[in-house]
Amino acid sequence: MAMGFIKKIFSFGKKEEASSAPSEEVLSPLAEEGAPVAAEHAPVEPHHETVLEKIEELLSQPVIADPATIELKPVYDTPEQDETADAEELQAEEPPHETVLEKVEELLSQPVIADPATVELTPDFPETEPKFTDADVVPAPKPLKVTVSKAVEAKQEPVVVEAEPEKKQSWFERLRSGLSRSSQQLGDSIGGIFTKRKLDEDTLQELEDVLIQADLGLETAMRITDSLSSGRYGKDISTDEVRSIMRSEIEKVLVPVAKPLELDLSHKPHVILVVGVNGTGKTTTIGKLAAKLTAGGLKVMLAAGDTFRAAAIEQLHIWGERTGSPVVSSKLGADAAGLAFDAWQQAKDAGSDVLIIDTAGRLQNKAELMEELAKIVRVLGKHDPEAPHTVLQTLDATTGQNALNQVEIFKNIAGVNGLVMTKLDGSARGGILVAIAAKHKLPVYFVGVGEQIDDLEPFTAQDFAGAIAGEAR
Ligand SMILES: Nc1nc2c(ncn2[C@@H]2O[C@H](COP(=O)(O)OP(=O)(O)OP(=O)(O)O)[C@@H](O)[C@H]2O)c(=O)[nH]1
Repeated sequence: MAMGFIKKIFSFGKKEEASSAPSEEVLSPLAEEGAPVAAEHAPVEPHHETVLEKIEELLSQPVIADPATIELKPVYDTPEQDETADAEELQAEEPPHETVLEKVEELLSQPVIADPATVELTPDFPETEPKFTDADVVPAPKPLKVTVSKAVEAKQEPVVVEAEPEKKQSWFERLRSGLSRSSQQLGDSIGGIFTKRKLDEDTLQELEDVLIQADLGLETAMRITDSLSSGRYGKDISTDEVRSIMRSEIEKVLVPVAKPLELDLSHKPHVILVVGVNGTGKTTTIGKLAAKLTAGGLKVMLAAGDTFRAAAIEQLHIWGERTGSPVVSSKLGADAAGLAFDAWQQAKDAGSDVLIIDTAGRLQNKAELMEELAKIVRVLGKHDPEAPHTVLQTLDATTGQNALNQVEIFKNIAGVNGLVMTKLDGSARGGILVAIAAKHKLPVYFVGVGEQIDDLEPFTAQDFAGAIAGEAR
């Protein structure tokens, strides 16, 4: 390969004609001082020593390894390349190539570094100077900046980055953080009202408006303003005082509805029917509840009464597996009331303590769908006149005023007798639960504070009131 490269640079085509060595005079074109004048005008001819020196010098620098990338014009064109060249001139210009060849071969047998940009081939013959254009120059790659930590550098060991295990918040922290937006807004508004102002008609009216906007409802808002004004009218009042009274009045409304879920196990199975608007968390709540009941030693059966959605049936099966509860289901589009009827029998036969029936989500204003719910209740009554014993409605805490209406209608049609407020860990608007409690006085059994199996907590009035009022625990 080295030979090929050399041959490309130097023409050896006329080897046999190069027998006579050039005269001493002619071989001194790169004349030393005092060289004969004739030599200055001699044909431009390299002395082989000089050529060797030059080549040595050039090759001592990083040189181009790939001749294809460099245009290296032969100093002496081969006859094929220039058939019209004058033979004599060629002969005169030809170096004593054997010596040169040996030397160059030796030099080129050493490893070389390719970088055309760093090599300047400027032989003594101006016409052989390679002409690089910008396009010929391959830009050097930009240095890659690698930052390596000192510890890694020193030890040369792979670094294993382990994610810190997520510290799970307590359910109250999630509740408080879910309600924080509401409580923050409430706190800001209260602060705005009472800064440097005495308690009078105007401030009380403003406070009432703020409380109503926070979904607490007129009744609770008036309780709070009445309580605040008694004994403090015309006086300065701090926002902390307002907060404290607010928390206390909200708690009073919630205490009567904060009840534990009681199961009457003289009914076997005790039937829990779960209803609510689409996506409010029915299936998830069923899974969480089943987990609690089975953990308490009860035998639970689940029924996939949401026959509209394959995914809902699948989802319930997953919860069944997780909680070790058998699941009764039928094909998609089957009659939900028929399924509930069959499920009761299966639960009875299996000796289940509790049968929890899922239903399809439905908007309270869809009369036909609401009628289907009434039918489920009726057919269950054929097995046990008191079934379903518990009708749980799930309410999404991110819903505002509409939740009041949802409870109203589901209560009337399906006989809802207990509530679960879900998604209190999100950006909840928990104030509505206070309004619902004040109006419907239905027990609130649980709150959902996440999507995991243990993210269902018994509802406690103190915690909820404190979280709405923005109190730290
Ligand atoms: N963050 C949070 N998400 C919840 C909670 N409860 C349920 N979800 C999520 O809400 C979504 C809907 O829950 P589902 O249980 O499917 O609701 P559903 O009422 O059965 O839905 P439909 O059958 O469509 O009516 C799911 O992504 C649940 O994981 C909760 O307490 N907190």
